Amino acid sequence: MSVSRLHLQLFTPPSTTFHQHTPSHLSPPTISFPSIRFPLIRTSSTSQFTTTIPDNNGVPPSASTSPSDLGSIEVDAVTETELKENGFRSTRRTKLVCTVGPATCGFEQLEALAVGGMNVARINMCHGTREWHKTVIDRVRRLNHQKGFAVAIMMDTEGSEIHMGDLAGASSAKAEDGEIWTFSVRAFDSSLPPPERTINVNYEGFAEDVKVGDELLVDGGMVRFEVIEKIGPDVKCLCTDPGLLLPRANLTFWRNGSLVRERNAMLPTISSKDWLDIDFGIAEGVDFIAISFVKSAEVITHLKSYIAARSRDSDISVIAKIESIDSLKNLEEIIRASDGAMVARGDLGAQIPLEQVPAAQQRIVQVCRQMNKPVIVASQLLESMIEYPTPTRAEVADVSEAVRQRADALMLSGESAMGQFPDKALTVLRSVSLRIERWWREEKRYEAMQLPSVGSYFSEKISEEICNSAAKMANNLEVDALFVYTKTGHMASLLSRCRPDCPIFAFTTTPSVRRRLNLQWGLIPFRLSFSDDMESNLNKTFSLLKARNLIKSGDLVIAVSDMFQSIQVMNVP
Ligand SMILES: Nc1ncnc2c1ncn2[C@@H]1O[C@H](COP(=O)(O)OP(=O)(O)O)[C@@H](O)[C@H]1O
Ligand SMILES: C=C(OP(=O)(O)O)C(=O)O
Ligand SMILES: [K+]
Ligand SMILES: [Mg+2]
Repeated sequence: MSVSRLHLQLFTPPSTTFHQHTPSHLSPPTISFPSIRFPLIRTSSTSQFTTTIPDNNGVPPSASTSPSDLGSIEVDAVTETELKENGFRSTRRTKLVCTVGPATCGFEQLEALAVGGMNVARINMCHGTREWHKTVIDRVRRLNHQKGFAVAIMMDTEGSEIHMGDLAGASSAKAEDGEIWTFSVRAFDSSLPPPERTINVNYEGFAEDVKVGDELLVDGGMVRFEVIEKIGPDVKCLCTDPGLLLPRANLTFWRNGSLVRERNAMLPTISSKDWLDIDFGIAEGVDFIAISFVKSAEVITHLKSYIAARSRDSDISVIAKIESIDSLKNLEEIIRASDGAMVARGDLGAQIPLEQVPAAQQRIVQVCRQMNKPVIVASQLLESMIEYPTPTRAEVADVSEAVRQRADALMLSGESAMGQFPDKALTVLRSVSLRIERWWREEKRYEAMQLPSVGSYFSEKISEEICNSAAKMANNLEVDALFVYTKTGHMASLLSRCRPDCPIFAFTTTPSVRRRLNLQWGLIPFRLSFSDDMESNLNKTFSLLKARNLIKSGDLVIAVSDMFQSIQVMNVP
């Protein structure tokens, strides 16, 4: 066991008006506090930092910077503009995920989303072909490369729950009240037009598992049928609630008011098709893989070791989608095993009574925060904007609630994938997030959330305490920004977990870590090569940021790093 030092370096300005940007020539002499010594179990985090040459993905187009240019700092143009125009305090803290579909897959459309604040692009393997998704991935990459964005890519698996087939290429089909439709597990000859009012079902045991009298719900009740007859592989159903059937819509069946989970409860979480999609995701180097219908922690652990074995130096994060009764039952252990979670309210609302979804959302967001895992609130946030250019008041209230709960990210599904107003929907998410975040800060509504220790080693606990204290100091001293120098992103996520008042500038050496940090609340990720000398890192950062007018003399910052167990408070010289 060796000894390390915790030093609080306080470069205190002369007055208490820190936030009024004291000019540098008024800066007082340095006051050094005595070092506090205590034993520390050293981990690899104390090892020497090396300069990482970024991959193409993180390289901005500017001619003045090259991948090996150690004197460069990379941040996307939108963040840069936002910082310059509105100042630190007004940057958006809540991150935005957009599902890419036919409405947004073009390069210009993707660029418009990135300019509009998209932090993560989600591709849903339920729809489209792998080639289609590859084109989208390539375009996002090109966008990052050419325009300096760090948009991350999330691949979402199809999962093996029961769903309808493709509707033979039709974008939708209308089921009217009183009509009889056939749900069948038969494979139809794709060269022939499909039989009328017939829907293919992907689950082989379907005809055996349902009973006459069961209720069949499409997309959790958007359309409702009653099972009236079973003929071999065909199940005849009477439409009792008319509506629009969409391709690959989810199906659930209910008996005496309860969800039936017969053999379909035994379906594997990751189907063989999902494994091929996962191989595709690994080969493409996506940043996140979201797993649909997670039931237990084992599947996450298994997938994580699969990924680790396939791509030794890859850092693909695994996001557990909480959208089933089982996932709620095993919530804590699933989240502990995952790198993040999604409140997938679409399917969740088809599996539990709708009135229970808000409480489930709150619980999932809270557990993720306590376990220091990013959480995305998804589905139907602005559903009406698929068709209309303005949201309903109720939708705005729903978005506000997710922001108020301080979820890391909000997600658009159909609104951006196939809606008529993807950019407007994103603007609504952005402006509601900004407004609610500001309101929260103005009202000083600090929630008294207990943040339990999440690390297993003593050194990890020290890091947590440092971040908790730094965030608290940042609030009390009303500093302009927290700076964190982090190789893996862990220290940055610990600061994010505290949800401080000021933005967190996260400096990291690798483009992939920079992209992944884009999902976490309040983090502004920069790519920067840095050394193990904090003093020189700070000086370098100050001069690079000042040169780009991103900070100015007198700004008050608190800096932490995962190289040293220290908190430094200082004015920008
Ligand atoms: N890659 C794609 N190709 C075609 N349509 C898509 C694609 N991704 C999404 N969509 C459309 O957008 C809708 C909403 O997307 P999403 O919520 O991800 O899927 P789902 O509704 O199946 O859960 C889908 O129902 C589908 O109509
Ligand atoms: C996000 C969800 O999953 P998907 O869109 O893949 O069904 C959901 O069910 O809310
Ligand atoms: K999916
Ligand atoms: Mg779902």
